[in-house]
Amino acid sequence: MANTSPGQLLVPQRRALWDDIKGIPGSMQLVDIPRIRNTWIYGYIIDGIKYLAAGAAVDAIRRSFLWLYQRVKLRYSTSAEFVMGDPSYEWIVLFLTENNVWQRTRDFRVTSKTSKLVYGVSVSADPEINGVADYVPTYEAPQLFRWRGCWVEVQRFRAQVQGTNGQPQQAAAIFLTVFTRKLSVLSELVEEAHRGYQRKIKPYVTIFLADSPSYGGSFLWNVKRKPHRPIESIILPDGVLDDLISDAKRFFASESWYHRAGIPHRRGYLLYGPPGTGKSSTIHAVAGVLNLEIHSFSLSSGFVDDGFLQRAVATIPKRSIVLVEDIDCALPARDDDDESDAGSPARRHRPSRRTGATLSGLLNMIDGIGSEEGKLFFATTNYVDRLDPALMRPGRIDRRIRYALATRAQASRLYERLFKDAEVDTGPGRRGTFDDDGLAAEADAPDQIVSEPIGAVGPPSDPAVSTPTKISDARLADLAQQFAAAMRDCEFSPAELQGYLLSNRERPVAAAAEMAAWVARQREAGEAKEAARAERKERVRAARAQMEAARFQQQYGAYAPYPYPMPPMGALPPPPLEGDADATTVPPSEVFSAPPPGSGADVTAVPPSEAFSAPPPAVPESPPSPADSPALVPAASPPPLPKHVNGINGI
Ligand SMILES: Nc1ncnc2c1ncn2[C@@H]1O[C@H](COP(=O)(O)OP(=O)(O)OP(=O)(O)O)[C@@H](O)[C@H]1O
Repeated sequence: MANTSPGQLLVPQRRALWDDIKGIPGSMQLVDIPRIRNTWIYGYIIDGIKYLAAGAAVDAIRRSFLWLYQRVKLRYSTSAEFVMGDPSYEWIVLFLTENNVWQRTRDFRVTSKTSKLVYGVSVSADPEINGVADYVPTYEAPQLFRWRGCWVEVQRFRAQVQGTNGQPQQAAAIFLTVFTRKLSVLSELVEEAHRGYQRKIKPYVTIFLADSPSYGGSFLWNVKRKPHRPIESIILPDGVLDDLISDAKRFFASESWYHRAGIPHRRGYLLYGPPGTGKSSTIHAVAGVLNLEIHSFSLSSGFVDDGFLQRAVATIPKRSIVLVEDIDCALPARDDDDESDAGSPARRHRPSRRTGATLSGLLNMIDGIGSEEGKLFFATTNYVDRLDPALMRPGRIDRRIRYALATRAQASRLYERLFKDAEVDTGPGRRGTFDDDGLAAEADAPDQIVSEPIGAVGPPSDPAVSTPTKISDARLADLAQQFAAAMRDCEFSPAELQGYLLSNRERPVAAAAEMAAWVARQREAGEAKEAARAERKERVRAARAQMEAARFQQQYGAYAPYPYPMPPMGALPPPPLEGDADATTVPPSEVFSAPPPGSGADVTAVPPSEAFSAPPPAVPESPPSPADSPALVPAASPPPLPKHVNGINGI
């Protein structure tokens, strides 16, 4: 390296620039600064210094601005984050929609999935075109709008986070900044958003379903809206619903009493009974009447565990319904004839081990519900006898409501409800032949019953042939009676009856007339199912008894007192199954090689290994049929179990 002295600069020789790049020594030379003023390199150096200075200045200004902005923002703004899955996210999205904030955006993602209620961006005046797809604002573009004299900045974020099941989850959040020194503006905005949301969703019941894994510190609720269910559409014995609603109203009205008494402001209801009897429908109707949101847990989801329940319950706001459907899911499965009803509708209600939640986790969750005041806790089950007493104690469950299969009176009301606006065909030239009770006309024209096209789906094509007339009340009541008389009390669930009536929803007269045939078919199918079920159950029982006997004899010897009815000689071990070539069967002579009872030999003194020298009999892979081991089959098959335990609805 050459020594430089003041006033000199080391520069590459112009001629040897290429050599310098290649590292050829000797290509640099010392030049006096005054001399290089006129050289080509001088311009580069000066320009470089200028650019450097300009860049540094710009960066300093940017940093100062940011610094200032942060300070101003801190002092003159308040901000809040709303995370998808939290109820407040719904409020704020609707608020922004109603304030037309998204209308100003120019970046959209087009989707046909998102509900229009959420963004409500219309890009066309034609409502039909608008309905085709929804225009979801892109996430990152911030929007500025004015609200009550303040500037508000809104920005959406999209985040990918890891769910509790280890799978990545898409989550969105809205970040709101209100530029004002008054803290109250933000809370006023949130309150207004909430009020607007309540107004907007009044005709709907909002259901938050905890059927997705939570992420981070937030909780992911799946939000659904259902139109209110009219309370009169639930057909239960008189007084049941009114009593439930007035009880819930009384509960909300007595908040201060609960506080004074030091009791958590929570009320628990257990709705139990066979499937399809109206338990869930009741809760939806009550939520509509009391204007409450439902937060529902699905215990059978694989990712649900105690921690999940705790996190979920912590996010539920005041004045809501907490619903745990099929609460028996959290209890340990019974080790009885679980498989005996495979394929039956009740099977889906069987307690399973699929949930990671434990009973104690569930109890903690229920107790946690009271930590935020004003919540109704509803639990439903088809297996009330399996519930733990700890779950049922007052304070957790305050009232129990029993649901049962439909009585004839309920069936008749169900019919009337479904067909009250129906039209019946009076046929050509028969207009007006129905008198007020409508009976005479039908007696005159039985053929009309068969060919009735009912105008529920639109007017008939040929008025000369078909003359639909709105069904009279008397006629409706008569048909309803006919419909209900075809069945027994508590034979079918309202859901089953509703299914039948819906399949005939355009044929009210035929629905009543053909009910008897439908009932006969149902009974036949039910009996066949019961017989198959009883047979399956008996086969399982026989196989178990056989295995038990084999195991017992292997362990204690052939002549140990056997606690079960002994199978006759030769019945054990079971015959090899068809196709089971490897099954090792032991001849009876080898199995029973010990001395006969009464011969003086001490059975207990014989070690099991000696008493039973032959290998254990093969355990059948599938239970043998009763015909294979007649000694294990009772003389007569047990009578089929009643399909449902009949009961009287009521509290
Ligand atoms: N008592 C009833 N009155 C009117 N409709 C009913 C009644 N019970 C059941 N239904 C109808 O049957 C269907 C199923 O009812 P719902 O889901 O409320 O029954 P559930 O008892 O909750 O059944 P599950 O135990 O299987 O959850 C609904 O469409 C509902 O309209």
